[in-house]
Amino acid sequence: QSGSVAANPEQYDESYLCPVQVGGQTLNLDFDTGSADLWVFSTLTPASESTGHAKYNPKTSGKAKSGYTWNISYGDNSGASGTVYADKVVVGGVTATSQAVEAATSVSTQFMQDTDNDGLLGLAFSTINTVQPQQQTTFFDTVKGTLAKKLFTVDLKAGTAGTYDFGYIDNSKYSGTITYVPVKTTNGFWEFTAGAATANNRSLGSVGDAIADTGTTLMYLPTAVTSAYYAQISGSTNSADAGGYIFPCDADVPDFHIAIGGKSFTVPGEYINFTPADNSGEQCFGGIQPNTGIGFTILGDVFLKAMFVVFDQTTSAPRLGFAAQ
Ligand SMILES: CC1CCN(C(=N)N)CC1
Ligand SMILES: CC1CCN(C(=N)N)CC1
Repeated sequence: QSGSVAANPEQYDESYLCPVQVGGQTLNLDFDTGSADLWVFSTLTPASESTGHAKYNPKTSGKAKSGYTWNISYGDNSGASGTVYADKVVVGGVTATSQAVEAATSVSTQFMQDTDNDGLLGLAFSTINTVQPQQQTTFFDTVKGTLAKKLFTVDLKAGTAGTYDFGYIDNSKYSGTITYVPVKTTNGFWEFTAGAATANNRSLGSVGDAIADTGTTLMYLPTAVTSAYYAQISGSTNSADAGGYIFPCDADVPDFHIAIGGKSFTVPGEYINFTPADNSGEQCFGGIQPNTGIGFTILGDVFLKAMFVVFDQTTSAPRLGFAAQ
């Protein structure tokens, strides 16, 4: 089987939500290649935490996995926890007849407040799934044996709907050729080695160990690369108050170039002029921020919306394919 689902941007492209049928109910889920749990708001989530969200009702067709629990926390200190059911999940026409559906019994305020978001669909490696006493597979791992090709592609866009495709590569969605690089799976992420970064024809240094992460909004780069980038923008500062690098909204924000697999890819400067940093609209928050404390680079949505990316498990060695949109 194969299929395609729309990836609809939230305000400022902060995250992208995809309609998914869970036990016959449609929920809008944040597809996240940086985690491996499929969890949903549910009828088990306290009303005080789930107002405004679509909820999964396991009573319809869910089979309880007795004694199974899950508990996840994300980089931004958001998180959720709950119990586990087996149920039918359909993404863009691709059907998992029995997928572990993690029903939330508790969610953090960040999730409570984002009423467009009804949960997450993890697309990292199942080795980091949080279900106990027995780890469960991601939707992709559940269905991959039934897909025409064991791969999915990500085509996020700036300010408009993109797509996640499962089982095939749509050659109309990218320009030029796809450059493949090997993936390191030991941390459970789609992790690879990126190369040199430049802006305004100046070297910014090497990016190095990086993950392709649809669940993270911005790009978190090595501190040396980040400071060398903002040295090109007059008036930019690293503001503790704002929580990162900001600059005048009318600044000339240079394109960011990164080498992957020996090919150069460009993130337009306009994607890096990310959002107003304050109500005055005078200072803007940068789409490139330092990866301090993370341990590797995160290439999130600001990067991905300039790219077409193939998450490929067609061979025993997973790989990532990158092409310009
Ligand atoms: C390393 C971190 C990257 C951001 N995360 C995520 N997309 N789920 C959490 C893990
Ligand atoms: C990877 C996840 C990080 C936490 N999220 C959030 N706060 N809205 C969702 C995505």
